[in-house]
Amino acid sequence: MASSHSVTVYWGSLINPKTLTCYDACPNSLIAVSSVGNILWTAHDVGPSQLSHILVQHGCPDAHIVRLNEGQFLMPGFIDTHTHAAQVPIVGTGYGLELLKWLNELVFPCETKFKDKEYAEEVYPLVVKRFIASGTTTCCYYGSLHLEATNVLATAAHSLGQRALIGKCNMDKHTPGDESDYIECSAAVSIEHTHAFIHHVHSLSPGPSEDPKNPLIYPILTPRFALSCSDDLLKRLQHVATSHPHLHIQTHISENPKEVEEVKKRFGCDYAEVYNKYGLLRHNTILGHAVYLNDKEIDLIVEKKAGVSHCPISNFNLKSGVAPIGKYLDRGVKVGLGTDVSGGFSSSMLDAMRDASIASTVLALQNNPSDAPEQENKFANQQLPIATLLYLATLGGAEVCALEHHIGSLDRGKSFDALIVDLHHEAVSDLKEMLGRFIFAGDNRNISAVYVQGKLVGGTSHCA
Ligand SMILES: Nc1nc2[nH]cnc2c(=O)[nH]1
Ligand SMILES: [Zn+2]
Repeated sequence: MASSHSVTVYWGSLINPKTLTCYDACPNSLIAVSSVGNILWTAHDVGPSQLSHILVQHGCPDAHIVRLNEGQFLMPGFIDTHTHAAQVPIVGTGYGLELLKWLNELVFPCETKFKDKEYAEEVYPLVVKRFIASGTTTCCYYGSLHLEATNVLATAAHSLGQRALIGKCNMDKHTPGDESDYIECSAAVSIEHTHAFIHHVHSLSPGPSEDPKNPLIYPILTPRFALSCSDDLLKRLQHVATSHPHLHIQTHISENPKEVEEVKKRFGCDYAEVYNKYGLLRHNTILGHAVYLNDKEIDLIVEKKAGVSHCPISNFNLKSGVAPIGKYLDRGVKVGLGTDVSGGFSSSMLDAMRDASIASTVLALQNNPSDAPEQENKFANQQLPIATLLYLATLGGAEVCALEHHIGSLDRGKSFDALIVDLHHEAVSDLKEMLGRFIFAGDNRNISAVYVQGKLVGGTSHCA
C-alpha cells in the first residue's frame, strides 16, 4: 500500500466515459492518486460526514485532499489521435485549398523550415504548451521529416510533461505536382533516421510513472501517406514494423478523392490494401481521416484491429468530405478524434467534438428515410449523442492508440490523466448539462487544471 501522505484524493463531481453510449456523471466522487500518478481507488456519492471514514478504510487518513468547487468537475484528459506539430506555424492559413495543392503550396514549405534545429527549439515547446492548454493530455504528433527537429519535439513534450506519440515522417517520394526538395534522399536514410529517432525516445526517462511499461513518450512509425513512400521505403517500413510489434504506426488514408484516385493509379488496389500488403495495418495503427473507405476496406480494418482518427475540422476545412463515422462505429471500427492541425484550424479537441457532431448532423440531414436505422445500425446517419462525442475524445482515442489499459478514463489502475473543468458562473445544477455546456460552448479558459500521470502540467491554475 502507498504510504498515506503520498496519496492525493480529488473530491468532487466526476464525468467518466464508459461505453460509446454511456458515461458516469457522479456529483460526489473520490479519486485517490498515488505519488507516481496512478489511480489507486475511487468512491462515489461521498458526503462530508463519510470522508474520513473512507480514507481510514483505504489506509490513507492523512491523504492530501483536493476539493473541487461548485461549477467544477473532473474528467479524463483529451486524446488527440492525429495532429501535425510542424504545421502549427501555418495554422489558420490556406483557406479554400484542397489537399494535394495545399500540401505542395503551404505545408511542405512550412515543414522544410524544421531543417534548422534552432527553429525547432523555438517552435516546438510553444506547440506542446498550446496542445496542453487545450486539455490534450495525450497527443499523437507528426513531426517533419527531420531527425534532429523531431528529437527536439520529443524532448519538449517530455520536459513539459505531456504524454505523446511522436513520429518522424518517412517520405522519400514527391507527391503528385510537387517538385520541392522536401523529401528524404533515400529509403535507407529514412529508415536509419527512424531508428535513431526511436533510440532518442527510448533514452528519455519514463516520466512520473517511473514505469518503462507506462512511459510518457512513445515513438510512432510515420509513413506520411502511401503517395510519399517509394515501394522500397514501404518494404523497409514493413521490416521495421515486423521486427517491432509494439511500435505504434500512424499514417493518412482515403482523405480526398484526388488522392484516392492517385493511390489506385499507382498501386492498382484499395488504399487500405496498400498498407496491409506492407504489414502496416495492425492493432496499434492509427489511420488519419478515412473519409472514403469502401466496405471491403472497413472489413479489413476491423479484422486487423486498426483504428481510425476522425478529423472533422480538417475534413471540412480542406473540403475533403464527411467521414461516415456512425457507419464505422456500427461496423466495430475503433474511432478517436484528431485535430489535424493545420488541415484543421484549431488545436482544441472541443472544436473536434463540435465538428464531429456537425459532420454526423450533416449525414443525418441527408438521411434517406428508407435508410431508417435498424437495430444493428445504431449510429449510421444519426447525430452522434454527447456520450459518443465524449467517448471518441477520450476512451475511444485510447483504444485507437492501443493504450486503453493506461488512459482514456478515470478508473482504478489507470494513470491520472485528467482535467479539472471550471464553468464558473455558467455552471448549472445538472452535471450532464454542465458537460454539454463545456463541449459546445467551452474553451481553454474553462480548463483549470491539466494533469498527466498525476502531475499538474497546465490549465489556467498552472503557472508555467
Ligand atoms: N491533412 C493532411 N493530409 C496529409 N496527407 C499527407 N500529408 C498530410 C498532411 O500533412 N495533412
Ligand atoms: Zn494529417
